[in-house]
Amino acid sequence: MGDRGSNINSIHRSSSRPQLDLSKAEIEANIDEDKYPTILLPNQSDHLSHLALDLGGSLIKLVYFSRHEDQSGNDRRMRSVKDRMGLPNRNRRTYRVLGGRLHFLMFETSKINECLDFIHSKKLHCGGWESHDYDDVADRNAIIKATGGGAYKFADLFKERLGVSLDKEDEMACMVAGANFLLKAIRHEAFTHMEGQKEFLQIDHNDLYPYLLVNIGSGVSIIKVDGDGKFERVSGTNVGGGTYWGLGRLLTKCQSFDELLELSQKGDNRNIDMLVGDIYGGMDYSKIGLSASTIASSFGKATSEKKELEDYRPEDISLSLLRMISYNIGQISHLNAMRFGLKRIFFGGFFIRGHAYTMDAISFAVHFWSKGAAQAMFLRHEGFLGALGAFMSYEKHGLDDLMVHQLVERFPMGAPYTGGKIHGPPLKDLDEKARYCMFSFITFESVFNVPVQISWMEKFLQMGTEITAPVPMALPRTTGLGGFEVPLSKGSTLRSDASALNVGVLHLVPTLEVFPLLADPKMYEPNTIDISDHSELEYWLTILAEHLPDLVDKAVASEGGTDDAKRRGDAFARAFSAHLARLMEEPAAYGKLGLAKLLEMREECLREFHFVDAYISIKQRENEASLAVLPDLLMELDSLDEETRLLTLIEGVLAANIFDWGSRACVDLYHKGTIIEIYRMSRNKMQRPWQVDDFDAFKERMLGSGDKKPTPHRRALLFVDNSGADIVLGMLPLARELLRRGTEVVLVANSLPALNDVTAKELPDIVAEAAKHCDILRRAAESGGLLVDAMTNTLDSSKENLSTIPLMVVENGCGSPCIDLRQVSSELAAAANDADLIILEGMGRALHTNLNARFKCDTLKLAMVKNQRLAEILVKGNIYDCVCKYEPAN
Ligand SMILES: CC(C)(COP(=O)(O)O)[C@@H](O)C(=O)NCCC(=O)O
Ligand SMILES: [Mn+2]
Repeated sequence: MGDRGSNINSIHRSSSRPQLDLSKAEIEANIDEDKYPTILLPNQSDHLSHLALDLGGSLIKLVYFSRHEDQSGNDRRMRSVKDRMGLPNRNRRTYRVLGGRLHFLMFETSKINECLDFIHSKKLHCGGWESHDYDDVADRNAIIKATGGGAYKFADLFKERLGVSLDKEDEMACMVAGANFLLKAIRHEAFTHMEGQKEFLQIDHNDLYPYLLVNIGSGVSIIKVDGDGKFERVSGTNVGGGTYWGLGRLLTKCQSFDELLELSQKGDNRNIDMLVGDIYGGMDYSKIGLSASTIASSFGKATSEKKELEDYRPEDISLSLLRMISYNIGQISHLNAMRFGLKRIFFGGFFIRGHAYTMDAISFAVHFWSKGAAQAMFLRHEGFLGALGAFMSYEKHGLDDLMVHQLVERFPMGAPYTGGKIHGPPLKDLDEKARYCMFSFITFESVFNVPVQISWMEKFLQMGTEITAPVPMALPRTTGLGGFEVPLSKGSTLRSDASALNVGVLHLVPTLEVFPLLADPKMYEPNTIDISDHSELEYWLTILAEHLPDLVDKAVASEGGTDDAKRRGDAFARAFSAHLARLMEEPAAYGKLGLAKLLEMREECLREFHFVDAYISIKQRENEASLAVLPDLLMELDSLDEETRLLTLIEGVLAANIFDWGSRACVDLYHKGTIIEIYRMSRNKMQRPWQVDDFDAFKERMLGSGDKKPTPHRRALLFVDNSGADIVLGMLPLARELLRRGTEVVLVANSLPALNDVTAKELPDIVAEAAKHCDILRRAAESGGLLVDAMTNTLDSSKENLSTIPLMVVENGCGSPCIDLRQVSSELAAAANDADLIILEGMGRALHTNLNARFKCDTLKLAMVKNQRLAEILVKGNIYDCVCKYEPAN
């Protein structure tokens, strides 16, 4: 840690808050860190965080930056790989590593003291220092950027309570800066909302301006935005959110804006609005295109009936008001868009606050008046435009330069249950839970009474009897709910946590890059299955819910089954099932939802409950069993001719992909059958033709046809999947074959654990073990820098015959069973530059994601489909069918 005292001094001298000093900034490529950001700011002091506020009439919006912790590790083998890739190692430097997160929070203005307490507790007013010896009085000159009327109104209060001055920023300029940043930096920030359906849009950054920004606060501002800092308030209306709330309060006696909005959901405006049909005797006025249900006059019925206010339902009044105001705003906005020839209208401001009816009403009006030519668009972070803009007004924050692929939004997955701590209900039957029931496996001997010649596979099966044991019985369990719980965040009161506001924490990860070998990054969609369809979503949410008890058992066991682990396991299960329930109700709660994101959320949630690697022991056991039989397999392979060998290798990859602890069917298999049966079934399934079978084309590219010998690939990227048989008996032998043919091999593995996937950190040890038995692997691993400790007792003695074809390992930048190739590690991006063959393996990487992805080079996608529904949808086949999809470079 740096010298805290000197930082305080520097702040004293600067007479302002500390700012990010980006001078001499360099991107750090650090494989030892987790996926978190890594910009080196050599000139930046250690402790820094920015806070900016939008102090509105009813809500205080707060955006603050927190620094990532420095997690430099020390893996010599990975370093030398980076050297080979031409990536500098900076671990030895003494610079601090800076990365960060942007947090979004809201408080009710009436509860400003809660906001001040929060800022104080996090020490955001003095740079986020959580030091015990920090002297509160020390930073009397600190300044916080603020916008909104409260920047004036509460200036004295901030000075008094926190000793800081509020630096007032123009509200409109902030709003525009916030909107520009969001639209450029966040994928799927904008969405349309029609008849309850959200549709996320990707706005082309190069085609963003000009646009119309309509901010609906108490009043309405209509702003034409032409670029960064280039805008003009072209119109507005005094009929806005304040009108709705003011009139609504008088007419309905509601106590809050949210109560009024809530009320509107149960309303029927026909009781109070005069419709076209009321005037035309129930008929449409079709000549001018007005249907009978069109509102001819808001509140019009109230003029002709002998009713008093009490005779109208408050619900109807609220809805009628809401429609009146929303339609009016929609219409005026549309007219202004027409006036300037603008095609896009974005709506924001506190009036909207994600309220479906409001958005539908505005969308309807824009659609109606533009005859479908224009669409109203909304922003996920619409409540934070001003606060973000104020944040942007700090000099040298560096955010302007961030690109879409460098921002990762994460939702605090423990939020519904944590609030800082894990609150789980008391666990019952702890002892019972700990008592794992062993399943009896049929042993090798009982199947092969008279073992004649033991093949590598039989040996593996024998070793493997221990792979799946101990497996807990399906009953009894105390953790894992296996169903949907009603999320706690539901309710009619104003939610003050960011996750309930449908915005997560923005992680700034400057090292992430778009995978350079994507044929068309703009058209790339990682998810194969579209889960926006309700029944599809329900299916996958149910799958995840049902998998939960087993996952919790594994997670708890991975931490030694301690009481603490059990409590965390229980809390995790509750939190995650609450998220599933929320998604069931509100699929867009966390932005655009895809299967890849869903599977990643589960891993994130586990990590939040401090389960570092739930399948660690299973992975280790499977690795050991597989490594023990690897030499025999290699020998068997070496005895085959080239063509049979290639086929056997591909079969091996596909068959071993069955050891997947994320598939319900596979886990059930491990419970019900013996590993012998499982593996045998898997090998038997290898009869060609596979459901998708491009093997012949791949073989031709590899081996040629007739006398034509093709040039070997220069470098192959092997996106590996699971530990155990999958990597050791499937992908490593395939890698070895490529090496043998003169192709450099880069094993691309996860940065963080996910299910039983092998990680980049684990791979060098596995390769080193495998290399003990194999010359080709050893030389390649040595050449790739994977073997740092000289291996003395290896098989090879012919030093003069050293190969220089390297085998390397790089991390992919993710911690999920799937891979979104728009956000990969810089190491992977660097390795990709010389690659001319990609092999994507496993269901997550080659089916759920990337099945339809096109690449600039030859690509082989290999996976076993371990889900019946997916098999039917994707390959018109059945569970355990295989995919071998080869796509040559164009
Ligand atoms: C999580 C997985 C993508 C992992 O598969 P892998 O990539 O290891 O082949 C897969 O197990 C899966 O889609 N499971 C959920 C579906 C099911 O349980 O049927
Ligand atoms: Mn996997």
